[in-house]
Amino acid sequence: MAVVPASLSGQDVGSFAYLTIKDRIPQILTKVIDTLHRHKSEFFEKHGEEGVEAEKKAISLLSKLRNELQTDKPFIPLVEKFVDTDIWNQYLEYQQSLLNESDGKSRWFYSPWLLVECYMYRRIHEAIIQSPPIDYFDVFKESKEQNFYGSQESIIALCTHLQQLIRTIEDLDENQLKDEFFKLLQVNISLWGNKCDLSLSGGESSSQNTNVLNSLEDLKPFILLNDMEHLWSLLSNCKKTREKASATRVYIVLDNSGFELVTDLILADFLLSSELATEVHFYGKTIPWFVSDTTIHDFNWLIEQVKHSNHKWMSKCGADWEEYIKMGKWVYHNHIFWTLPHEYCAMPQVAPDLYAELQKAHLILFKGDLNYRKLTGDRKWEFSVPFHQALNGFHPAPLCTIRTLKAEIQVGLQPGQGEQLLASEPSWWTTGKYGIFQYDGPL
Ligand SMILES: O=P(O)(O)OC[C@H]1O[C@](O)(CO)[C@@H](O)[C@@H]1O
Ligand SMILES: [Mn+2]
Repeated sequence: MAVVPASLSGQDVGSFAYLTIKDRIPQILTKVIDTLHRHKSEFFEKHGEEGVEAEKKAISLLSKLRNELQTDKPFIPLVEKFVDTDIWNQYLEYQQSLLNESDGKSRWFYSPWLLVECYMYRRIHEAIIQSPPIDYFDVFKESKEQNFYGSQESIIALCTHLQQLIRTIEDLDENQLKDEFFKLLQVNISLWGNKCDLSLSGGESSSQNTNVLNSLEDLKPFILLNDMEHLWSLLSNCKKTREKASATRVYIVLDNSGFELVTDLILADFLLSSELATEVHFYGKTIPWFVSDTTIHDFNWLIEQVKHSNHKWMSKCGADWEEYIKMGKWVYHNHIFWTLPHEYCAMPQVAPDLYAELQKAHLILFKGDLNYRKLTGDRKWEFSVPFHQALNGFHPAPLCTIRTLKAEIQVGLQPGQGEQLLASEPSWWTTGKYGIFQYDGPL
């Protein structure tokens, strides 16, 4: 096995990982408890006393969790039977065995940061599924919906832009089509779309209210790595060489719901309308995750909302999107692997079926910061290590990560570039100010 650097961890006092575990995660847990409190009467109306009892139970489990975190207690195994319980517990044991070799402290501040955060969201889910009849409740649903409602102006602007574009798309020459592709990619880049990560803002609203299309030029200097040209060559080549009945499949590993998901769907629509792709496959999360991540409910809910908008072009988008789903041109997939704590290089062993599915893609787009952390194992790589190397054997198909930097990890930079940024702006890689399109695959 290749030698890989150590994991980011809360052991490094003052690091972003440390601050997240110390401040942000407890804050998120408090918000979750508060959300349950606020829904008490709703639970009563729906389920009577039983609903209120369930709410109390969930709250006590979550309070216990917050206490374990704040007093840095050892991780405990999951108890409630769910599809991934055994895999989780095996992984916790494995991490414990690694730590035993060093100082034996398998706790919140000593374990890999990626594990700590994933564990917390998985335990939130456990508290909910242990509390029937409210075991269906998504504690983050409200904030995801607010993000969508708060971004209406931008959504209308994007839908209008897309519908006008589709109307003239056949008259565009190669260069114009490429420009449009780049424009929508940039809208989609985490820089704008991904500002909707509600786990960074502690669940506070971070909706988009301006026409993002107007600010693209101003934001260009903040794209540190820009492999958009490779994406264009790859897809335009597929389009040119594609036989009549054959397919070009683009997979999007989704991140946040709300405005960011709209930008993903706009891009996915453009890919079909421009014939750069013939199928788009979406991968979401099976359980509520990192506050704002997309589940199948969010995906369906959002398309329904777009379809029922009073705005002509917005509702046209919604109707088209529903049609794509009916026709099988858009396919949504669930897989439990996306909410496991494993780095993606473990996918061939842990989820070989998923890896085999991904191998069928012509291009995979990984959205957001958490996907980047899992692609690179959330490790302390040197800035100039090639992306291919940091992927550590994870090469199912050509892939591109679209992300704003919100964690102390970045590879594939020019020698000295990362160090220079660090010297002039110590928090350059955690504020979401910079973004990347980083490609790995044949050139
Ligand atoms: O929604 P994204 O872009 O995947 O971000 C997830 C966020 O959660 C974190 O993991 C920290 O809580 C950050 O790395 C990042 O800000
Ligand atoms: Mn997210």
